[in-house]
Amino acid sequence: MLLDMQNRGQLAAGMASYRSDRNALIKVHKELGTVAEAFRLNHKAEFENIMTGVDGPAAIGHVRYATCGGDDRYNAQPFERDHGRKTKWFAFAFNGQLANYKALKEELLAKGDYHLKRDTDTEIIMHALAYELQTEDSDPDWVGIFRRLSEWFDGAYNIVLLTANGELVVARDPLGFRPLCIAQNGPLFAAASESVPLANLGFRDIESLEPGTLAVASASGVRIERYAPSPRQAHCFFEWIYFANVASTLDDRSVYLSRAGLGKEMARLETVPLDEGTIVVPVPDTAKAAADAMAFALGVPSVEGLMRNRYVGRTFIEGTADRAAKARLKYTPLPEVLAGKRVLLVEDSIVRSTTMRALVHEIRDRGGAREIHLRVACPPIIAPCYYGIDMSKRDELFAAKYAEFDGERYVVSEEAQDRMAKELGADSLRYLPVDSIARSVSLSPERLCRACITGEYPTDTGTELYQIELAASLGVGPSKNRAYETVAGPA
Ligand SMILES: O=P(O)(O)OC[C@H]1O[C@H](OP(=O)(O)OP(=O)(O)O)[C@H](O)[C@@H]1O
Ligand SMILES: NC(=O)CC[C@H](N)C(=O)O
Ligand code: SF4
Repeated sequence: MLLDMQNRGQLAAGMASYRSDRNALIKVHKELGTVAEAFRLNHKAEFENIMTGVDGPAAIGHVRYATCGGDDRYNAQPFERDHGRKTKWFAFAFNGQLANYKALKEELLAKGDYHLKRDTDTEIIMHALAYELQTEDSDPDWVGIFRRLSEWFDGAYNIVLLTANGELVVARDPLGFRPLCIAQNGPLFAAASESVPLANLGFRDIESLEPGTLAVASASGVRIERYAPSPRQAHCFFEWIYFANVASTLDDRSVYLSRAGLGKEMARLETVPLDEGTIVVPVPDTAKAAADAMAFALGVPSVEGLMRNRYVGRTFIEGTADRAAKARLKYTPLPEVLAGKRVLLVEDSIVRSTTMRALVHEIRDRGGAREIHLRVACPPIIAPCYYGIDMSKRDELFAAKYAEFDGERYVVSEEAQDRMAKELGADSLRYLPVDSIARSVSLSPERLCRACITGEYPTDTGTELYQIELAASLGVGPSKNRAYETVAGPA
C-alpha cells in the first residue's frame, strides 16, 4: 500500500503494527528514504526480517513529505506514544498540516509543564491525543475526543491511530482537505489516503470517508460516526492537478479524468497556429494526461520529446536545496522529436519554476525546438499553502511576483504571462483560468480549496497568515522557516 502512495512522500516511510501475543504490543519500523529504501525491498533477507517484525492483524503506515519540521528521522512517522495502560499506548500517522501549529505549540508550552522535543505539528497532535485520552477508560469515546480536537485544530489533519488494545481509528478533518478512502471485504477493513492501494489489494467498493467523520475498527467490527459538522468542504484541488496518483479516484472524482478535463480546457483556449510542424510535448510524468487530452482535442500529435529518468523521483515533493540540479538530471530532451518543431510544452503546474528554468533552455539548445509555447494545466499559484503542500511562503512562488491586485483579488494578466515567458526563455506562456478547475474536477467551488490560486482561505488561520504575509510585517520571507512555523496567527 505504501508503494502505491509513494507519490505522496519520498522522505521517510514506516509502519506500526499491533499483536496481542507479542511483548511489544505495538511495534514500529521507520526509516528515512523511499519505501524501497526504508523496508529494504531489494535485500530479500533484510526485508523479510523487517516485515516479520511488524507482522500482526492490524497495522498503520506512512510515507512522509515534510511540510513542518526538519527532514530528519526523528520526524518520520508513525509516532508511538508509550504508556503502561493499553488504551493510552498508541501509534499514529497523519497527513496534512496544522495551519495554527505555532499557536498550538505556544498554548501547549504555556500550560507550564510541557516540553517539545521535536519541531513538527505531528508532535502537537500526539500530545493533544494523549491529553484527551487521559481521562478515558478502556473504551475511549473517539467521537468526543476528535470533536474536542477539531475545536482546537485549524487545518488539514487526516489521522490513522492504532491502540495497544488493537483498535484502529481513521479520522478525516471536517473540511476534508486531503483525501481519505476506506473499504471493507468480509473481516478485512482498510483505509488509505488514495484509492489506488485499496483497489490493488482487491477491494471493490472503495468509498471516501466523509469529512468530519471517523471509522473505528476492532475485533467486534467497524463503525463509522460523525464527530464534527462539515457545513462546507475544502478538498485541495492540487491533489487532482499534481499530488495524487493518476490512477486514483478521490471524493468520487477520477484524477485521470480531471487531468484530461484540464487538457481539453487548454485546447479550447489555444490560439497558436497549428501546422504540420506543431507537436504537444508533456513534461513527464504528471502532465501526461492533460497533454494527451489537449493534443487529441487539437488534432496534434502528443509525443515524448522529453525522456524522464525513472530513477529520479518527484522533485517537487523532495524540496531539497539541490532541487534545480535534480530537475536538470531528471530530463533528457530528444532532438529526434523536437528539432525544428513548434512545441506546445505542457506542464501540470509551475510553483517555484525550478523545473521550467531547467527545461526550456535544454529543449531549445539541446533539443533544437523552433518555438516553445508553455501551457500550464493549472492557474497561476499566487498564494501560499498552509494545509499540507509545502509552499507556505508567498515570495517563493514564481507567479506571485507577477500578480496584480484588480480591486478584488490578485490576478496574472496575459501581458504578465508574456513577461513570465520571457523570463523562462519561452516564446509564450498561458495558464488555465481559475474557473477551469471546478469544471475539470467536477466539484463545485464550495467543495474545493483553491486558496493558492485565489487568495481566499477556507479557515481563519489561513486568512490571517495570508494577510500577515501580504503586509510582510513579520518578515517571514527571508526566513528559512515556513510561515506557519514562524507566525502564530489569530489567538
Ligand atoms: O515549478 P516547480 O517548483 O518546479 O514545481 C512544479 C513541477 O514539479 C513537479 O514535478 P515533479 O518532478 O515533482 O513530479 P512528476 O515527475 O511526478 O511530474 C510538477 O510536475 C512540475 O513539473
Ligand atoms: N505529508 C504530510 O502529511 C506531512 C505531515 C506533517 N505535517 C509532517 O511534516 O511530517
Ligand atoms: S492552498 Fe492550494 S495546495 Fe493548499 S490545500 Fe488549498 S488548494 Fe491545496
